Amino acid sequence: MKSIVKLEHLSHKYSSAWAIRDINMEIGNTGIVGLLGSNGAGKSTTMNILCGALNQTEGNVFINGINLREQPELAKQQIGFLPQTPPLYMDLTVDEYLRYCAGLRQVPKEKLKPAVKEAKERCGIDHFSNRLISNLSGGYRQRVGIAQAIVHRPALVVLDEPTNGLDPNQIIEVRSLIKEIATDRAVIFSSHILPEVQILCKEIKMIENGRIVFSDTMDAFNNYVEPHSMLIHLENPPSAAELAAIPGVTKVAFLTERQVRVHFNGDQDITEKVVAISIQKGWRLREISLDKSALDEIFKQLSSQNPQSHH
Ligand SMILES: Nc1ncnc2c1ncn2[C@@H]1O[C@H](COP(=O)(O)OP(=O)(O)OP(=O)(O)O)[C@@H](O)[C@H]1O
Repeated sequence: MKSIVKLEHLSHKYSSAWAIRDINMEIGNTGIVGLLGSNGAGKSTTMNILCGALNQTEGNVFINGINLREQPELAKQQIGFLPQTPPLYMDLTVDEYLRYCAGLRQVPKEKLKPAVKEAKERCGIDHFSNRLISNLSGGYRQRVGIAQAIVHRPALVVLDEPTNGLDPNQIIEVRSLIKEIATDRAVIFSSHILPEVQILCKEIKMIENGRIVFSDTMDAFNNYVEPHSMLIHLENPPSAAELAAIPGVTKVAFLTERQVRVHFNGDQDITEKVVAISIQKGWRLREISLDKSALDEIFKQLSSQNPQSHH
């Protein structure tokens, strides 16, 4: 895999406590990678270091093979960053602001105009060129934030919780914009909302207490968190032994006379089997529902295992 980002043993402490500890990861050249973690897990710290906005206590960041600490200017040319609090200047117009950002990112003068135009077009804000940023809605401000992150055509764009604080329609729009800008570059995107990462990302890195606790493809993650138990309500229930004899069932526990929790191995066709057998044997099935793991439970489960045991 050709990688745009490589983090090696990255650790950071703000004062006495470690905010992140021994983070290692590699990220490919296109597509969206999700950094998922609860509040305070260490997402912003990782992203700020990776973009050169914060100096790490230990470890190395390589952007396209360039050591960020040794050649910050060269490395930063390849990075676009939208921090959690977008650095917008409210009293500038969209054009003025994007021109200013492109200048900061060392876009040559003669290329300034086309660079700003392209970023505006890709982010759907062309018609607001002369509008003051203070007069834009939250969703459009976020588009301007994303436009400043791509104005110098970086190979990597880092977005720290870009949908935070937006209303549901704006979230959908910003998501499709993120998908669009990831077609020809790598995007790293952080969130504390699992379904958001599931919708957008091809890879997921889960961070908890400053450590990576899961790192794999989205498919592997979905497979991992698939339910392994279900709740069944039967009007005419059989014995526990009879339920336990269904192929794939690993444990049976009656909660009441008619309600039973059935644990099973990875086989996701189990519900169909239970429904079929129940009809055949006259158990009179009233209700069947898979137990979905809540995100905080998944985090707890993953963090209690060896860090970085999933690659
Ligand atoms: N400037 C700072 N000074 C001291 N401690 C900090 C500072 N910034 C963050 N921390 C601490 O470092 C840890 C990681 O914080 P970080 O902001 O990276 O997490 P996060 O996953 O981005 O969370 P959030 O979604 O709340 O921003 C937290 O315990 C936080 O309190």
